[in-house]
Amino acid sequence: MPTSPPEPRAVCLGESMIVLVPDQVGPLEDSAVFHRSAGGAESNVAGTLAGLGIATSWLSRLGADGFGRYVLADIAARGVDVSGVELDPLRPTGLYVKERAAPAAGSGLDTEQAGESGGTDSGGGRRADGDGAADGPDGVGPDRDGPDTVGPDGVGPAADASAGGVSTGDASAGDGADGPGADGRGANRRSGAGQGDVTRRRMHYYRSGSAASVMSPALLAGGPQRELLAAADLVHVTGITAGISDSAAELLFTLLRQPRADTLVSFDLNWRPILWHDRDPATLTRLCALADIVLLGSDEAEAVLGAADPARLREILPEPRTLVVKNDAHDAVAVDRDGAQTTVQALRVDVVDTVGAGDGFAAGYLAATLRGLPPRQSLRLGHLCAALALTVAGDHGPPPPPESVDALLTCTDQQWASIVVGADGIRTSP
Ligand SMILES: Nc1ncnc2c1ncn2[C@@H]1O[C@H](COP(=O)(O)OP(=O)(O)O)[C@@H](O)[C@H]1O
Ligand SMILES: O=C(O)C(=O)C[C@H](O)[C@H](O)COP(=O)(O)O
Repeated sequence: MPTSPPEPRAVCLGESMIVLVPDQVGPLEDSAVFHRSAGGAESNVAGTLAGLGIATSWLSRLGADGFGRYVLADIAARGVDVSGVELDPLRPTGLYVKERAAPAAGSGLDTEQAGESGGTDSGGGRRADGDGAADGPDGVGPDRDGPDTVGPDGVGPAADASAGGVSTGDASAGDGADGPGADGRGANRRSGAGQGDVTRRRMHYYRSGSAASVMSPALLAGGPQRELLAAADLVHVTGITAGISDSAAELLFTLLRQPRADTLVSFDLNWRPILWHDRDPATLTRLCALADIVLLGSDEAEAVLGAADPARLREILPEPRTLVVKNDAHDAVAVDRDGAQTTVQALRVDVVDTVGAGDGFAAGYLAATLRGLPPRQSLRLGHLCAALALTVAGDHGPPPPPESVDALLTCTDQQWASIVVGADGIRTSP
């Protein structure tokens, strides 16, 4: 009897936080009721990989507090194995708050990420607007000082893992009037179909001193973690981990330098400027060079690597097997070692919230790659999962309907271009 090949296994490693979203649009000081959820780049990827049927574990640290237990349960409920997560009795679970502002009148754009600058540790480089002191709650977590302030240039203080306090990196969605910022993302980056009325979100982060910020190479030596990593076909990490503390950066270097036979290592640049203002972003370039698959936006590539063009990026990063560059027009370009490029345009989407789109893309692309699908189909599954993440207010979307996936990955380019993804499902429109 023929045996089928073993199912691929993935491990994602990085910090996840509690997310608080006010139930109304307006400044935080007027917001009395918040809804909680769980968010974090790597666990977003883990959950979507699991939803796509890939056996996935998430490795991290959380506070042994109510928020930590909630985050753990939420990620486990998505089908992710959490046996490699450590609970810290002393340090809290990190958190971030999504402040909701009214849509920019007449912009016709998703302005959530418009006008980004340096000084953010938020998803996708949302702008730090310098009001962190006013917005942060006092005393987050046990024995916490109040949040650190974010300076007038929008660059907050160090996210210092050794500090007792939980700092806030205040990272705004911007209002479109801010213009392109230091990370080079343009104001119309998110323009696309059906995006006229997107609520803007400003992100406030309280994560330094968190349980995850003290991640170090020791995490890799733990029994469960060692076994999970040894069995993995894919290990996924991001630049956020390198920015949260020196010990977490050391963990990434240790992990990515370990000899690996068939295990793929993917690295999503996830440039969060506020985490880097007193660190050398060259660290990120060195980590990219150690990965097999590097996922990056052209704007963040420009900010960190000094180039946005896929061919030029290939010259700067000759080592990885594949670079996947997502550009401002929402195309994704996979570049192999020989410089051969495959480009796939994004789907049209009724965007609700942009946070988590990059993670959705990463999960879809990586799941397809793990299953041995060709680059064009892998990029399509990336776009599909990104589109689904864009249609929900939370940081991760529903898994794609399994019965439609094959058809979506193999349809003609013309059919692909006619697909629209909304909260009500996937439809075609001429
Ligand atoms: N406006 C949009 N319309 C359609 N797809 C989009 C749009 N914005 C983002 N996407 C999808 O999300 C993917 C990731 O976008 P990216 O800007 O890299 O996200 P992030 O900033 O969250 O990392 C894109 O490759 C695309 O598939
Ligand atoms: O900023 C962080 O540290 C987080 O992990 C919070 C968010 O869940 C991700 O940032 C979403 O990332 P994108 O998919 O790039 O929008």
